[in-house]
Parts: sequence; C-alpha cells; structure tokens
Amino acid sequence: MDQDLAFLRSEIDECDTELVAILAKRNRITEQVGKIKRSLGAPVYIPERESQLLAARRTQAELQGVSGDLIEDILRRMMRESYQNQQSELACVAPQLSPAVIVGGEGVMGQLFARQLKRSGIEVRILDKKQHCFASEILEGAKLVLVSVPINKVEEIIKGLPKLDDDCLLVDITSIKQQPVAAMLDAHSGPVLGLHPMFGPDIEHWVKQTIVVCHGRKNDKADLLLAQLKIWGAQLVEMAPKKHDEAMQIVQVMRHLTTFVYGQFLAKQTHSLQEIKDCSSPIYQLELMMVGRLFAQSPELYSDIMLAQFDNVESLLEDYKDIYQQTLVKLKNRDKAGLIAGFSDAKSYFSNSAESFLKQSRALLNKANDSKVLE
Ligand SMILES: O=C(O)C(=O)C[C@]1(C(=O)O)C=C[C@@H](O)C=C1
Repeated sequence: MDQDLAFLRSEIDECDTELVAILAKRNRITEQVGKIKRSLGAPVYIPERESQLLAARRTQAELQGVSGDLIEDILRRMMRESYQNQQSELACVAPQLSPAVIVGGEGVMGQLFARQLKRSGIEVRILDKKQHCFASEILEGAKLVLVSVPINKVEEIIKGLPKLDDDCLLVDITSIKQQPVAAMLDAHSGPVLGLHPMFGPDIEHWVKQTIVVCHGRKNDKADLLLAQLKIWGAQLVEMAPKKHDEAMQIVQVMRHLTTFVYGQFLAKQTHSLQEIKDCSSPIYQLELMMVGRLFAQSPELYSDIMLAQFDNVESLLEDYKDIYQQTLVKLKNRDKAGLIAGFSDAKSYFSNSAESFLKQSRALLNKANDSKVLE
C-alpha cells in the first residue's frame, strides 16, 4: 500500500514537473508576443483573444473530464503573468507627449506613471520639491504635464505652474475632480484632462484597472494620452467632474469612514486580531483584510481623501445615521419583520449583480482559503 502511494505521488511529481516546464514555455512565448505587440503598437490586453482562447480550452477540458472552471482559473492566472512580463517594454502610440513632466514625480503615484511612460519610450522629467528651483527649465518644451500631488496642495500647485506651451497637455490624477479640473482650465489655455486612477501604487500591471476620465479642454493630445492608457490595458470610464465627485462621496468617503470607524472599534476590543481571525469564516477574514488594508496605507492620504469631500457628504451622513439608528431600534424592539424588510430593500438594489457578486466572491474566498498555510 505504502509503495502504491509512493508510486502515485511520484507520478504526480512528474505531472507537476511537466506543468512547470509548460508554464515556462508559455511565459517565453508570451514575452515574444509582447515584443511583437510593442512594434505593432498593439495593446497588452486583447479581450477577444482571451475569450476565444478560454472558450476553446474550457470545451477541450470538459471533453476530457476536467472542470472548465479549473482550466479558466489556471489560464487567467497565466494571462496575468503575460500582462506582467509584457509591460517591461510597451508600445507607444503617443510620441507627441514626449517630453513629459511629472509634477510630484517623487511620490508613489507619480513614480508609477513615470515608470509606465518610460516603458513606452516617452522621455520623463521629474519635478518635485527638490527640483523646485529648476521648475522653468524642467517644464520647458514639455508636451505633457501630469500633476500628481496631495489633494490639499493640488490647486495651489496648479496655480503656481509657470506658463506652459499652448500645445502642452495638462493632466491631474487627484481623487477629486471638480476643483483640480477648474484650476487647470484657469491656469492653462491648452488641452486639459482630469484623471482619477481607481487603484493605488502597488498594482502589478495596468490591465483592466479603472481610470475615470473627466474631460477639461478636449483636443488630439488628450485623445493621445487616452489611447496610450488603453495600450497599457486600462479601462477608461468617462464622467463629468461633478458626477465623479458625487460618486466618490459614496465610494471613498462613506466607505472609508465605515472602515475607519470599524477598524478603530476593533482595536479597542479585548480580543486580539488572531483570536478574531481564528473564529472568522473566510468571508469575514477577507473583510478583515480589507479593513486592515486601510490602516496599512498612508494616513495622510486617506485623511485628505475623507476631508476633501467631507463638507459635501452631510446629507449622506444623515442618511447613514438614520439607517443605523433605525436598525438599532428594530433590534431593541426585537422587530424581526422590520429587519427582514431592511434586507429586502437592500437586496433589490443588489439584485442585478447578485449572481455575479456571488460567483466572484466565491472565487475570492476559494483563493483566500487556498493561500492559507496550516501548521
Ligand atoms: O495573444 C496575445 O496577444 C497575448 O499577449 C497572450 C495573452 C495570453 O496570455 O494568452 C495575454 C494577453 C492578451 O490579453 C491575450 C492573450
């Protein structure tokens, strides 16, 4: 029996060894594909190719009694490797944006943009506090000026920019959009574009990352930058600055506020994090990670994000407090019907996405469980 087990395990080792060799081969091929795409000016992310490839391999797998979901998981993970290994050198469809200046280019987001522009062959100059005295020289002849500075300094920094050439594209990446876009339109007579990358500096690649686009003063230069972002694989969502800021009040301010309060509440409890984690279901562990994640990031940045829009969220806060209060009352009164009614209100809001949320969260939970190492 022991020998049978040892033999079968050696067969598994052989399969896994072949798998490693195949993955290495696939990586080498996708790297070459990346080089060709660079010279053709093609994007990293080709959704049609991906869906065609996934469908073909799912069918093939199912015919051989292998789960289609398993193959899709593996292939998607491998495609993520492709995105990463293809982004060291990227196609350039906007050489007219060279040289580019990143104002605040020593900050983490500024560096992220600088790296990506350079990988696309665009000359990048950094203008941060250290280079302040040379601002005019650095900005001379710039075709793209990208402002990546803290929210509470953005207007002042835009106002303080020396006059830029009329054909220079002025862009900001602040997480609010109305004031910065207005300030840029005021300070510059050329093309203006507001961007809000919905991701932090720790992304491993740009594919499928969302960037909200707020047009300031449209022209070809702005279109060129958008085309370049698409080459990197970013998903662009166009929105008016006001609409964006209102959405952010919910997505960022209210969300962060809830997480912020909850994290501080947890810190006051007598149970250690380990104890809480040990008796949490996978979904709750994921939630804990999301809460913990906020506190692992820049307190400055998140305080600024909440403060920047706090004056505009008064009515949202009132709504939030009302619902909190009403729920407490229902609980105190043992009002089960009332609680159930609350469920059905929220459920109808989520209804269209309920299925896909369930599927996606199940996949995340499985992944979280897989990555657990038990001693
Ligand atoms: O076919 C390509 O263009 C690739 O870069 C390869 C690949 C893959 O890994 O299969 C990666 C990214 C694309 O979105 C599509 C497919």
